[in-house]
Formats: sequence, structure tokens, C-alpha cells
Amino acid sequence: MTGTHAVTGTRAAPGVPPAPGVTPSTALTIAGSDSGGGAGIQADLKTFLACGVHGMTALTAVTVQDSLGVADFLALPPSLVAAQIRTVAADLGVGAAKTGMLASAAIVDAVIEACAQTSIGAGRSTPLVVDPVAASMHGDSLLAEDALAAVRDRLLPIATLATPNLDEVRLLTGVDVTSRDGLRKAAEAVHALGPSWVLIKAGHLAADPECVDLLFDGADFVELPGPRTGTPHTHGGGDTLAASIASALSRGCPVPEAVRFGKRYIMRAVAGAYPLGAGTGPVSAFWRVAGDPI
Ligand SMILES: Nc1ncnc2c1ncn2[C@@H]1O[C@H](COP(=O)(O)OP(=O)(O)O)[C@@H](O)[C@H]1O
Ligand SMILES: Cc1ncc(COP(=O)(O)O)c(N)n1
Repeated sequence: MTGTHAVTGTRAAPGVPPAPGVTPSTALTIAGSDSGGGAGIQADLKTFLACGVHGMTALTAVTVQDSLGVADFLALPPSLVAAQIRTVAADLGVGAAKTGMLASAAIVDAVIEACAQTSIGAGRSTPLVVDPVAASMHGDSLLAEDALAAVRDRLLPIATLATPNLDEVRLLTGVDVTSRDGLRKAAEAVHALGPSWVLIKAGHLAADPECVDLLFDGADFVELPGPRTGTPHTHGGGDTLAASIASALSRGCPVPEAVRFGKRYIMRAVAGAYPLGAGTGPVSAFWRVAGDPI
């Protein structure tokens, strides 16, 4: 079951908003809600808007979350998650999809089945970015222990692109990266789990003055360098990166071009990050908002 309406996004210039009255391309986030608005579906929707894409959501869980961490969460029934995916795919069409917090193994499997039914995933009509979110940046679990195996063994093989951070690399593969030199081994180990492309995020290498993320397709490595901004406020950074990449994919960009676009987007978002609350503030989407007075 795929959308009855053609995906209308243009091939060129990811990030440019659609002209008034022009239907933008569409992107779907399959993720949890962050009540603090910094990560999860809230970050994804802000990013989709800033990237000129119509954002849609399949909500997986509701978290009780602020700048200090996740106090609680409730996962939605897997059938409801799958129904959201099928419903928007059938009527609105999905140009690209991304996953974030999936909470439970049953939700992971429901997402995999719904993606198969809606032609989402590697080798199908709609590219899928899998951000294998396991925990919040404060270490609170967002994925049940038995769900990690479902992500590793069943979800990653249908990913067009997987975007693990270094903690997720260790959980998924056992590879422990402590410096830039270890990124290639990490990329090879994650690629061996089945995604078509892997982007290893280097944000956690705090001693490195640069954040050199690494893209790998099983044959070639592409380094994506960027200056490290001296800020602790990077809440929602991984979601924002994956959502900006999905935005570019929804507009027809090939993976390397979409990832380069996403890197440019996240560098600006981190540079504009702001303190909010007593803990960790969010990366910013405001840098993309036009300043015209209303
Ligand atoms: N201090 C920083 N300055 C610039 N870019 C950063 C910084 N921290 C993270 N990034 C970038 O943000 C993205 C998310 O990185 P990372 O923090 O590793 O993942 P996650 O948010 O999933 O834990 C990556 O592109 C990374 O290079
Ligand atoms: C609902 C939800 N999804 C994802 C994250 C990860 O984001 P971060 O690593 O910045 O805490 C989160 N904290 N909450």
C-alpha cells in the first residue's frame, strides 16, 4: 500500500521552502514525544519545517521529559503505531521516513511490518533512516533490553541509512570507539548488520576539536568534518541530524548528498543551541526561521 498521490518534492536544493500553494515533499517520523520539545517528534517536526518538507508522525511513546532527563514514559500499542504509518502512507504518501525512539520489541516488529506494507525501506520506493535510539543523552533507557536485538537483527537490515552514536555502536556491535581512529572499524561493524549506508556520529568524542562523522556504504568511507561547538546544549542533536537527512532524501537527494546537507544543517543547529531549564538545552531550529515581521 503506497500513497495514491505522487511525492511532489523537487530534486533540487534541499532546504528551500515550497512556494506558496506548491505541495512540498513529505517525511514521516516514527518516534517518541519529548514533553520538553527538544528531541523526539518535536525536534523532527521542527527540522522538517525548517527543511521545507511537510512532516508527519507515527507516535511510538509519550515521555515525561525535561532538560534533566526522562522521568517516565508510556509506549503506545504496536498496532496503533503501525496503523499511523499505514494511514499516512496510503493517503498522503511518504517521501522518506526515519525512526527514533521505538520503546519495545513489539513496536520494532510492528514498524518493520508496516514498512514492508507501505514500501518503506532499503531497496523499496521510500528511503528509511534508522536512528537506533537506545537511551536519552542523560542515560535514561528509551528502548527495552530485548528490543535492542530486534533493532539490530531485524530493523537495521531494512535501513537505507543507519545513524548510530558511539554509545549505540557499542551496544549494537561491541566496538568501543575512543578516538577518530576507531570510526572506520565502527562503520564496518554496523554495516555488517545490514543497512545500505552507515553514518557514525562522532559527537561523543569530546576531546576531539572537530566532529568528523563518517559515512560508509560497504566500499568507500566519506569523512564529514565540522568544527566542535563548545556547548553542552546538544539535546535533540541526533534526531535533528537524522530528520534533516530524511528531509533531503524525501526531495530525491542521493544518500551522500542528503548526509552532507544534514551535516550542514546540524552544524548550524548546534551553533545556535541555547540553554533552557536547569540541565541540557536543545539544538536550535530558529536559525532557519525567516525574520520578516508579520
Ligand atoms: N559540540 C558539537 N559541535 C558540533 N557538532 C556536534 C557537537 N556535538 C554533536 N555534534 C554533531 O551532532 C550530530 C549528533 O551527534 P552525536 O552527539 O554523536 O549523536 P546523538 O545526538 O545521537 O548522541 C553529529 O553530526 C555530530 O557531529
Ligand atoms: C522522545 C525522545 N527521543 C529521542 C531522544 C534522544 O535525544 P537525546 O539523545 O538528545 O536525549 C529523547 N531524549 N527523547
